[in-house]
Amino acid sequence: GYKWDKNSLTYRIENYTPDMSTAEVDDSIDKALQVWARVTPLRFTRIYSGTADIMVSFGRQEHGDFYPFDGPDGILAHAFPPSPGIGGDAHFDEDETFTFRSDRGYVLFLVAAHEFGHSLGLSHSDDPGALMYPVYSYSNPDTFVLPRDDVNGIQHLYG
Ligand SMILES: CC(C)C[C@H](C(=O)NO)C(=O)N[C@@H](CC(N)=O)C(=O)NCc1cccc(N)c1
Ligand SMILES: [Ca+2]
Ligand SMILES: [Zn+2]
Ligand SMILES: [Zn+2]
Repeated sequence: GYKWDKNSLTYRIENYTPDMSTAEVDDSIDKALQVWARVTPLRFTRIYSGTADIMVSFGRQEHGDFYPFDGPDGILAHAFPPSPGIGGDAHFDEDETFTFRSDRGYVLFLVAAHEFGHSLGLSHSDDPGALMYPVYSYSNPDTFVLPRDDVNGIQHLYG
């Protein structure tokens, strides 16, 4: 399907990047999901074993699906649209340097928020200010506000 047919979704962090502390990864993932929860009826619950709707993992090159990563830069991550199984899952390219709050490297919170947009059914936007614009650009995670284009997009699906 093109969207989840339930508002309560589970997620599981399967592994961690050595670039950041586990607490920083946990916080980045949680905050990235809250970006979408704040503007929809969607709610996210973390689980620590078994299969979640949104399985979050880090991998490099060939990592178990037909979309191998490509080394540093280029593709940073990808996520699958809503469906059972791999649907909703978000994979992050371990050959990137992910950061918590710095503008050196890719801010995991921002990349994850973008990927979770795909996990929820959003495609890319042609609005250069949108989170769902195809290309990453740094913004301060502490002052991040979901752009109007993304709010419109997600509320069109789950409003
Ligand atoms: C064709 C896709 C698999 C490209 C991939 C992507 O869009 N993943 O969602 C990706 O990693 N795109 C890079 C740009 C590129 N080099 O193709 C990116 O920065 N996407 C993540 C991102 C993160 C935060 C904000 C935005 N706007 C984009
Ligand atoms: Ca890459
Ligand atoms: Zn993958
Ligand atoms: Zn994308």
